[in-house]
Amino acid sequence: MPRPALKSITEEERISLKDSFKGWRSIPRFFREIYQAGPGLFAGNIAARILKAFGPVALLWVGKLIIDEIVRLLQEEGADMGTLWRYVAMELGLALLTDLLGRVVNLTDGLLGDLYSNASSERIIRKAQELTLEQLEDPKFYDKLERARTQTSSRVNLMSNVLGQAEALLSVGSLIAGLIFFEPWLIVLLFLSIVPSFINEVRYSSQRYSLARSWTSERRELDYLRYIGANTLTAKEVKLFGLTGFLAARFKNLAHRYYLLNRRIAIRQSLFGGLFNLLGVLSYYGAYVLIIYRTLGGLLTLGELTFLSGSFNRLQGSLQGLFSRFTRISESALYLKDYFDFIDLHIPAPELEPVPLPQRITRGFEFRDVHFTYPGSKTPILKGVSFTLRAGEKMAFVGQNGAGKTTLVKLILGFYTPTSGQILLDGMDISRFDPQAYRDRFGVIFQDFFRYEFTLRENIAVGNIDALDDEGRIMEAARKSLADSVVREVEEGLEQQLGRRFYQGQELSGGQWQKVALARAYMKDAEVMVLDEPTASLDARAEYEVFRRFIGLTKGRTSIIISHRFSTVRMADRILVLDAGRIVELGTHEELLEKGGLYAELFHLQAAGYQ
Ligand SMILES: Nc1ncnc2c1ncn2[C@@H]1O[C@H](COP(=O)(O)OP(=O)(O)OP(=O)(O)O)[C@@H](O)[C@H]1O
Repeated sequence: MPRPALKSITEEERISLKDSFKGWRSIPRFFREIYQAGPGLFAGNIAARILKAFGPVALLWVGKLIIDEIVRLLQEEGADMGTLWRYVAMELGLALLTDLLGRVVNLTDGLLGDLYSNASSERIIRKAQELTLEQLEDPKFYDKLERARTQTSSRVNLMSNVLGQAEALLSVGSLIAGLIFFEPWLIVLLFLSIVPSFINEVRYSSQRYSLARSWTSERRELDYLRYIGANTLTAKEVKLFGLTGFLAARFKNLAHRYYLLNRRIAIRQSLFGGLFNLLGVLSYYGAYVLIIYRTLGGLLTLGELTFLSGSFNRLQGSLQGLFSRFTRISESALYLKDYFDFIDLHIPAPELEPVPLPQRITRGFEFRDVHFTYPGSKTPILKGVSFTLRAGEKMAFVGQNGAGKTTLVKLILGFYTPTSGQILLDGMDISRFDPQAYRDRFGVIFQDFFRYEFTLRENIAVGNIDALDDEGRIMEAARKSLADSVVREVEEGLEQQLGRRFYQGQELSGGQWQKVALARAYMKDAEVMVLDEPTASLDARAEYEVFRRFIGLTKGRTSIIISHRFSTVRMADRILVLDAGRIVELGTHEELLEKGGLYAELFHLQAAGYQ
């Protein structure tokens, strides 16, 4: 699909100057979170910063005392030098203390940053888990998640910036007090030199944020291209199909367009920034001349001259730092708002109190005229599905690719709610049960199960993570799914790291992975078993064995099998044949063959293939 020539920030996405201050509202909550991450470190950091803030003015003041004392000594021959050395010792002490405090601040900043970044990343993982699949698949939610996730390091910088800002404010306050005491006019000059460049900074930083925000999904695409372009999982296909050029060009195109937009803002910011800075330099020299005149007129001592020019110079630097930090904070605080927006995302709570699940399933599941369209899509996938899956029954779902078999399973598991119609368990709408308690009753393996690059033990235990240390149960599940052979085949047994991403990891074959994933379904003593194409990668003997065991092990348990292999399907008590979202046949293998409909046709087609 051709892209628009150059996507700039739309009016709706543009963040105004006023908006850019909005992020500041999140700062108090941010600090509560940091405090919770490390109360002791936080208190230590604040205390060190408060002390350190008075360092510059104290040093300048002692400098003034030293110079005035030297002048006095030069004028009064033979005077006692004790005071001078006391001042020098004081300055040395102050310099050492300031250095020490600086180190304490850096150390506690770093440690607090680590703790906070860990805590906020964990919060994001937990929140993402609370979201429904519908929300996670919605690109808008996904963008929010992305912004919250990718800005972790910026939040850590924000922390030290805000703390540094508070310190700088104190420091600036103390320097200003000194200036006001001797020469109030200097303050006016000072602000004149700083304010224009401050406004410039705020303006451009909010523009940069707007741009980054309006490009969230493009940046997601860039990340994705980076991922498939350099990844062991995709390397085979990328090499085989010679995709490198295609991927690199696509990446370059998109990245370059972002670069151009960003460059435009950066150049303007730098141009205007330079101009306003010039104002600052001129005003410094204006102030310098003023102080020199006052000193020559005998209104100020030499010590006061160095104190004032030193204070002015320092203040200018500090104020500039204060203002530019202010814009940096405003910018990061807007990202912070994204993070809190994500953490506060509304998770639709059930309207009614959940009802308790039945102790044991007695009647089974019933679909009543279920229609379903995926959120954000217009194509109906299920079109009036009605059937009953009796308690203890083994049912197979059969149908061509895209017929809606997996969708049926996702609805039974409550991942999505039907667009219309009802799904009942023992006569109660499944939406009335607590979702987690309800799903705990299921042992499921999906066709697109995930290959966790964890140890073999963990890969099986994810089916019931509370039993991670229960070796007996894990091995039992492995035996049931034939994964015990995999445990024997790998060097480290259950402790073998799987996949190639981590050190000493071992990759498994497709069939081995499938056996491991299948073991997850056996980790619980689940009342309902759902196997969605659990044998697609298995060899014929393994497949036969998996099913023979499955049938034996699930005697009396309700189960659903999705498979394209009729040798498997025929073992089910009843077979549901789905065609383009409608049930076209439902019955036993023999009944359906006799009927001579779609099932019989597909069965004979496959049987012919084996002859
Ligand atoms: N998350 C989703 N969002 C939108 N559409 C989806 C989603 N998942 C599946 N679909 C669409 O729903 C239809 C049915 O998919 P489903 O996975 O249920 O088919 P299936 O019968 O299990 O197919 P297969 O035999 O290929 O596994 C397909 O057309 C698919 O494109």
